[in-house]
Amino acid sequence: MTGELFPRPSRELAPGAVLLPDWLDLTQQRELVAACREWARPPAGLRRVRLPGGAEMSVRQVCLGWHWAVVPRCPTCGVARKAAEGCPRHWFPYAYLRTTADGDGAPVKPFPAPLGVLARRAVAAAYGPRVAQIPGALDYAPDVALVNHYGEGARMGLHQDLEERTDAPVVSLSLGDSCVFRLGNSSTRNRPWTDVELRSGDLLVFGGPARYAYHGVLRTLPGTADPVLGLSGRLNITVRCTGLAD
Ligand SMILES: O=C(O)CCC(=O)C(=O)O
Ligand SMILES: [Fe+2]
Repeated sequence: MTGELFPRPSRELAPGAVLLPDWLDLTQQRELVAACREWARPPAGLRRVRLPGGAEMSVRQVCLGWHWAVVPRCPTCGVARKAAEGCPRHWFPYAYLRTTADGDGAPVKPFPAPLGVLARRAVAAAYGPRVAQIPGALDYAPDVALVNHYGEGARMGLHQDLEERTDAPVVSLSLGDSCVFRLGNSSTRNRPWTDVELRSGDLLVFGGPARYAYHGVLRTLPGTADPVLGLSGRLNITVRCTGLAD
């Protein structure tokens, strides 16, 4: 945001969860918004996700590299339960797939190499000299990105990012309208939590002890985006490592 009297300082919201405000300059933000526009196009473009309970998520999402989807049964073993003994790669009710099974069925778009480079820089910037102490941070090699668009009124309930098979950090980049983001703890949906405003260009990395912290978006703040971005609403890109080989 322009017109800030004092730059917002970097903050560690909880051990392992580092917020670097204004990490992306306006040019980088514009480039990422333009890229998101391309990624959002069909085939395998932006879609609305229907949750296991039947409700639709208020965000619209496009995936790169791997497709995150709600599945009616485990695509590996066919069992529709949270756990299935003997299944080498059990997924339920969420899975990483190579096709947009809950969309138009097209192959997922490839993970863009420049986004991987940016995310590696993000992890290094967030952790600095202690990067080697954060699991999966030193050789950060992401292979999936989830791009979420928040229109007016959209939010994201508190959840943990659990579908990945590694403890490597999650890199989150925010674009467009600001939002109120809640970072909680790893064991319950209750306090302690920290509510923080995420603005366009902000970087949040959560790894180490914060990797499995509950988090969510309470609300967006419509009209707060810099008009030069030409974006209505908010975009969030999370970059992750699935830990999957194929
Ligand atoms: O929009 C955000 O800031 C968070 C998104 C998120 O938690 C997710 O995609 O899993
Ligand atoms: Fe998440």
